[in-house]
Amino acid sequence: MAMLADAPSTLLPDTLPRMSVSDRIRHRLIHAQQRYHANDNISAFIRDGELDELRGDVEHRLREVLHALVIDTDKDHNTADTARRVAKMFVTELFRGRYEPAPPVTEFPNVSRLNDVMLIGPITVRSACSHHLCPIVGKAWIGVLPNAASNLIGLSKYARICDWVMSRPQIQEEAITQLADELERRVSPDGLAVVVEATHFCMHWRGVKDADSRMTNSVMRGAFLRDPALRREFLSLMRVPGR
Ligand SMILES: Nc1nc2c(ncn2[C@@H]2O[C@H](COP(=O)(O)OP(=O)(O)OP(=O)(O)O)[C@@H](O)[C@H]2O)c(=O)[nH]1
Repeated sequence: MAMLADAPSTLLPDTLPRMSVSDRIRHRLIHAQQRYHANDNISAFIRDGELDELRGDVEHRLREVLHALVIDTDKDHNTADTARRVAKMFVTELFRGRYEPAPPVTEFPNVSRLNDVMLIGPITVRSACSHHLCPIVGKAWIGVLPNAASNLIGLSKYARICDWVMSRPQIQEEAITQLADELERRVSPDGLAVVVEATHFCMHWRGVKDADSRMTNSVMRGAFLRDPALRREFLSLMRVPGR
């Protein structure tokens, strides 16, 4: 984790409650020398009840953004409630992977000592790019080669973990690494492969306005990295007809 140079010296304990909730959370992060980039999960630094307060803080600041955009939110019935809606959307939907702890995942021992390749996908990917906060939409495929010591997790949990990692402002290269790290930590497989193919609305909706391009990237670890035949098996399973 990065060391933060701007860590405050000491704050009197009774100063904290008077701070805005986002300043309080930031203070805890800085004090713990914890990184808080857009795609970091900071749930361990949020106390019970503070998420609602944070939504209110974001709403308040979004009102100021709309004001700066010279939109008359007092008289315009369409935007009167936009700050509240967008704040709720950011905190509890689009970026909830920053604020909520990881989904509960039951891990089962691999009693049958399964050691065949498993492919899970396509899993729907919904994220937002860190640069413009535009949508990223695509698919992910996960390949797992378990060994006798691996943990098995329920199939739906692959999609839940993927959604948790993607529900943050991301760049695709870092998102796929975070997803692979999380799966590796939980499953401890002999090999892990993750492929993500996604379209980036910052390229369609604005900027270069290229309608069809998409980005595909992959992470290959362990046996998938060492063994070209295994890699080919995974890639051919991904291309099963009908997908
Ligand atoms: N590597 C990478 N780039 C991304 C991702 N999502 C968006 N981008 C790109 O990141 C760049 C953002 O930085 P800049 O080039 O400074 O942005 P900009 O000047 O608005 O660029 P344009 O989009 O070309 O108008 C854009 O080219 C985006 O297309 C991603 O997941 N990975």
